[in-house]
Amino acid sequence: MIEVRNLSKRFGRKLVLKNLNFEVDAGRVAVLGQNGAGKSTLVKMVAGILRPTEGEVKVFGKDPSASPDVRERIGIATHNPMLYGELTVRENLEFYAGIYNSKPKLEELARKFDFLEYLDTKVSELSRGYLQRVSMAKALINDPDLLILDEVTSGLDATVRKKVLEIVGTFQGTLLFTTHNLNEAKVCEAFIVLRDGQLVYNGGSFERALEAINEVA
Ligand SMILES: Nc1ncnc2c1ncn2[C@@H]1O[C@H](COP(=O)(O)OP(=O)(O)OP(=O)(O)O)[C@@H](O)[C@H]1O
Repeated sequence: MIEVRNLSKRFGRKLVLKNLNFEVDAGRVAVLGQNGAGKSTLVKMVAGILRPTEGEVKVFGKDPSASPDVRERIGIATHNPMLYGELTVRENLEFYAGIYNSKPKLEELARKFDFLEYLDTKVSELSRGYLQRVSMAKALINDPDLLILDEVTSGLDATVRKKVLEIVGTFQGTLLFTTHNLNEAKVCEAFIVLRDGQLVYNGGSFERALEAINEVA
């Protein structure tokens, strides 16, 4: 489902991801590591938003950055919601839903994340927490096979946070979930730990993942 081979990413002089190799078949995977470890860069590469400097990423057998059909199967929400400020919430979600979805799905998600009353509000006028809610809805609107949630729970109130964690705990496709809240990560079945751009743990033990995060290089 996700194959990462000899993957490196450089921003200017800085090598941010260093020769990563791993595979994810299915299930819910937490991507963990300290600030600046490379988590967001990695998940953006899996989503096809960033291209590798070296090596390759394949999702559903193809390069996601070059395959619109693969990107249609990926839902991503990040702490920087990628939404059009001048459009309303409804217009944004309709835009992302494209021809694949209908109004009932949009309203179901607006009800789930409790922003029905903001559907006709411009995105630029939303508070941070509501932006996060809409961002979650955007990620889910096309019933993705791969859901990527990058630090989405920070800034959410307890009720919505619980709904997001329910999704993390029950998502049926493949999920990549980055968080600094290790309690939240516990609901995942597998753990990938990055330290300074290197993969230092890939496996199913939460305790081993914790050790890997805290080890000094
Ligand atoms: N577009 C960019 N241009 C230059 N450097 C970048 C860019 N994006 C990320 N970086 C750098 O890459 C490194 C890894 O960043 P990244 O956001 O992937 O880490 P992270 O593990 O998600 O961190 P955090 O937990 O703080 O969100 C950091 O040193 C960051 O400054």
